[in-house]
Amino acid sequence: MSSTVRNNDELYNRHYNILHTRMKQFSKSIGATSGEVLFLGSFVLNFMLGKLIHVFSSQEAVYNYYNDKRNILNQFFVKKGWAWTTVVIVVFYILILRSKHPKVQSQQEKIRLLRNGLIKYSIMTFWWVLFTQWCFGLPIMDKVFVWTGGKCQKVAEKELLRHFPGALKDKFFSPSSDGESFEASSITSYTCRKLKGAWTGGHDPSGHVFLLVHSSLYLFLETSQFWGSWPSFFGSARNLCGKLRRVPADQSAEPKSKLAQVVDFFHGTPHFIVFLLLSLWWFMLLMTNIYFHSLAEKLVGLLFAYAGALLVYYLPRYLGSSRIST
Ligand SMILES: CCCCC/C=C\C/C=C\C/C=C\C/C=C\CCCC(=O)SCCNC(=O)CCNC(=O)[C@H](O)C(C)(C)COP(=O)(O)O
Ligand SMILES: Nc1ncnc2c1ncn2[C@@H]1O[C@H](COP(=O)(O)O)[C@@H](OP(=O)(O)O)[C@H]1O
Repeated sequence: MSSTVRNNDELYNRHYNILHTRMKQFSKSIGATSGEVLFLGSFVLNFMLGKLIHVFSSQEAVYNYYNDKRNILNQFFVKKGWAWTTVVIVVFYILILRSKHPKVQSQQEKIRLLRNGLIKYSIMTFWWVLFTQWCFGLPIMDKVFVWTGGKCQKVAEKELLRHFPGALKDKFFSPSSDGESFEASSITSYTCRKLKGAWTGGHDPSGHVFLLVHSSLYLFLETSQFWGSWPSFFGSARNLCGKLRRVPADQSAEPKSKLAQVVDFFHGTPHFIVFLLLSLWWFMLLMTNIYFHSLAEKLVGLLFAYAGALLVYYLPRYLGSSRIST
């Protein structure tokens, strides 16, 4: 080996060790594993990547199918994002309980797992509700918007009368200064959209960033306790592809149907379904980061999403509580 290559190797190893040690120190100081730090950091990376693509790509690359709000991934998946996250976590738990995982063998362990899972799911759902749906009135994201001067403007009288008949109209709306439309500062962004109004004038935290990061953190932190390793994960996936392509040698024997093989695969690799949804969420987050909202509005969505995970997963670790940690 030449001395230049050896020197490069040594330099590489030294830098790798420094990085590794720093990472471990940082993880330890915040009570997270290295994998968790990487996962949490991946959303900041997504954020920066989105900005770089927005700034450096051509117009055709930036404005395409995915910046259309009506695209199927947005309407069918993200807009029902918490429902999909719920379905995936329920399927994951069913698969784990049926897979005889070493961590859940006895009846007691199963009950404990379900009880802790339900508590964490309820708190995470409540946090999602507070931020995006309802928080003793407007949800937090709409409260922030109104508190910073935002309003639902340019609502046509025709639309208003269709949705707010009689006295309700006067309770929530007042005529705009242009005299041609109405405005309100105590209705939700959802209602404003239904009235075809303009949601403008305030700081509007991104609900998409919040939902996608919140759901991803929940799925990751909830399922990582059962994670094996990347080689076994990819090994199982390769194995399934091989089996699906192979023609059985003994044609007379009853072959296992392809569907049965896929079902077997999901039983043996319950993380696969989580992996699929996490990949979709990461991709959709990148689309949001490229096309929508200001940097500050996306940052606020991100911080509120981190706050939920900190409260449910890291605070108990920090306090040394074993009540809801598994
Ligand atoms: C042991 C652990 C178990 C955990 C599960 C426990 C109980 C679940 C019980 C039964 C589940 C059985 C089946 C699951 C099927 C459905 C239940 C889903 C429950 C829901 O989540 S209903 C709500 C669905 N709604 C959404 O997901 C809406 C998401 N969208 C938004 O929040 C917003 O549109 C937005 C933030 C993305 C964007 O805001 P706007 O820009 O549109 O204003
Ligand atoms: N990844 C994505 N793909 C398509 N549309 C997106 C998107 N991220 C955000 N949007 C759209 O951008 C708007 C602002 O999103 P949010 O405030 O939730 O971050 C929303 O429009 P609509 O409210 O008109 O549906 C939403 O549908």
